[in-house]
Amino acid sequence: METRKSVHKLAETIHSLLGWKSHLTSNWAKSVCNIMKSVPSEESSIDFRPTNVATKKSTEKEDDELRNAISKIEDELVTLTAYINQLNTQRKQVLNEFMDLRGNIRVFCRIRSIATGENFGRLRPIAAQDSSNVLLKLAENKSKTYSFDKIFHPGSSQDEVFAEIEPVIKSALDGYNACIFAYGQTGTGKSFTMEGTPHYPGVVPRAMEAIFKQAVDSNHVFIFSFSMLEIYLGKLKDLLVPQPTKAMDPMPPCLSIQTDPKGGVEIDNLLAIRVTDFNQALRLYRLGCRFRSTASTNSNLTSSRSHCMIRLSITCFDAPERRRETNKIWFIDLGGSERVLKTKASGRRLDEGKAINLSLSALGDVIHALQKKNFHVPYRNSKLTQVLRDSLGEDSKTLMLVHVSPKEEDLCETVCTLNFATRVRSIHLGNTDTTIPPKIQLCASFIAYVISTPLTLDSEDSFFHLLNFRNGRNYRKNYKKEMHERSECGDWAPTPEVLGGGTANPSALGGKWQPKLVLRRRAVTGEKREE
Ligand SMILES: Nc1ncnc2c1ncn2[C@@H]1O[C@H](COP(=O)(O)OP(=O)(O)OP(=O)(O)O)[C@@H](O)[C@H]1O
Repeated sequence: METRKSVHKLAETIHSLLGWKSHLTSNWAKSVCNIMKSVPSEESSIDFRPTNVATKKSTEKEDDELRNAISKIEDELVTLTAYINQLNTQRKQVLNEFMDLRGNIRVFCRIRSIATGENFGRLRPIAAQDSSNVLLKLAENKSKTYSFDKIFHPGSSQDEVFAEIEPVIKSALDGYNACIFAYGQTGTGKSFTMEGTPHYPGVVPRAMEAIFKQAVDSNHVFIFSFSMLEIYLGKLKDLLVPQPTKAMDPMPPCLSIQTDPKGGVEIDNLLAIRVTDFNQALRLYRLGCRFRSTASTNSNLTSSRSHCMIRLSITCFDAPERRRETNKIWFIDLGGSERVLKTKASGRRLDEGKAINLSLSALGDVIHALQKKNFHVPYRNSKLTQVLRDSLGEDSKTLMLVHVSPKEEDLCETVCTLNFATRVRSIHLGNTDTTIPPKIQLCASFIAYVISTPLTLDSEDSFFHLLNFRNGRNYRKNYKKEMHERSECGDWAPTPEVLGGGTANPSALGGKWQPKLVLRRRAVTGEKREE
């Protein structure tokens, strides 16, 4: 009651004190008092109680009770934190077992949408049969079904694409190396999927946002560093370092790929900028995108002429349950495969196309070797595969977003892309039987190689490579013949399609038309065919 009285008198006191200021009315003083009354902490923080012995004792008792309650809550908090950590560990195990069951390399296929007003020529019916099968009509009475982990039909939104990618993001926070890349013919929407537009952000900005959000929500402290580079004409270029524009400008230091004894890859001189939140990472990403090598081609007005690679390194010291202390996630917008005959590129554009096709072909070779669990994996054949060495092997999660065009005139490239992707999808890394000693494994692979030499895909590819060296001059003729036969017999695919290379690379082009070998290849990749 005393408190209430003194608060009510306060209005008069303030008014009398400031009475000479005529504009400060009693209403003003009342409203000040009302504000003070409505702040409970203010009132409760003032101790108006008389200090006699009885109340002092009861205060001590109350304090003891409060202390007990606090320590009880603290104990409960410790138990709950331990329980959350245990649940988190279980969640990570379940997620990674689930990812392993699905395969460490997952392949999605996105069919490019047709924008309104866009001249798309004749459309070849390529249709998503269901969520994991796509049907490609090769000729009037020929069609073929390709299976993937997920199909995104032309109407699929960026949200839908990202929803399928999220488990990989979680694995990256759990300490696994991860690699998400967009593959496909030029102009099929790889950059749209990865980078997106301001209205439809792509995988990279969404993934970075999710990573930072999940890191904040977790109980751990993470350290992130951001890097961005491109592989242009077979050379690495740091996209966060300004490139010289005048002859007198200093040259940025050369980037070189180093591999440590454990197989971890590091790029010397690559700028790795520490970022603490999503906005910082996004700003760096936008900056890097501005320095990308793009040019207008017959197929795409803003064609990427390089492979663009974004790396987010993640370090966490206080989480022993993580796979490793420092891991990385790569986002890669691969340069588009292209047929030089079709794009009619020349000069620099031709060189760029060749370089892109060569490295895509090398990527195909690496994936082929991994698929076959070959002792030797030809990582060193391109800068792209050297950089990705530790993100394509065991213990890493790889996600390939394959892009195809619904255009009639792109049918050949669509078949190439789908065959390449089917081949990639048949890999399941990390299943090597580790109970077998490595020497026996090596012997076994060697014996298997010798026995199967006349029949395996390895020998078949070498055979084609040999043929190509011999038939170098004839490759265009062969290619044209293949294309003609392909349209006639729809369901046969030439070697370069399986390799994923384009016409700019004679060694990856494939040689003669070999239906038997191609059919056997199909049997290995397990594609379904429909007559
Ligand atoms: N799903 C889509 N929805 C809307 N527009 C799209 C879609 N996919 C691609 N596009 C548009 O098509 C054009 C070409 O796409 P983009 O540049 O992403 O192709 P790309 O595969 O990266 O080509 P390149 O390999 O030559 O760089 C862009 O204008 C892009 O906005």
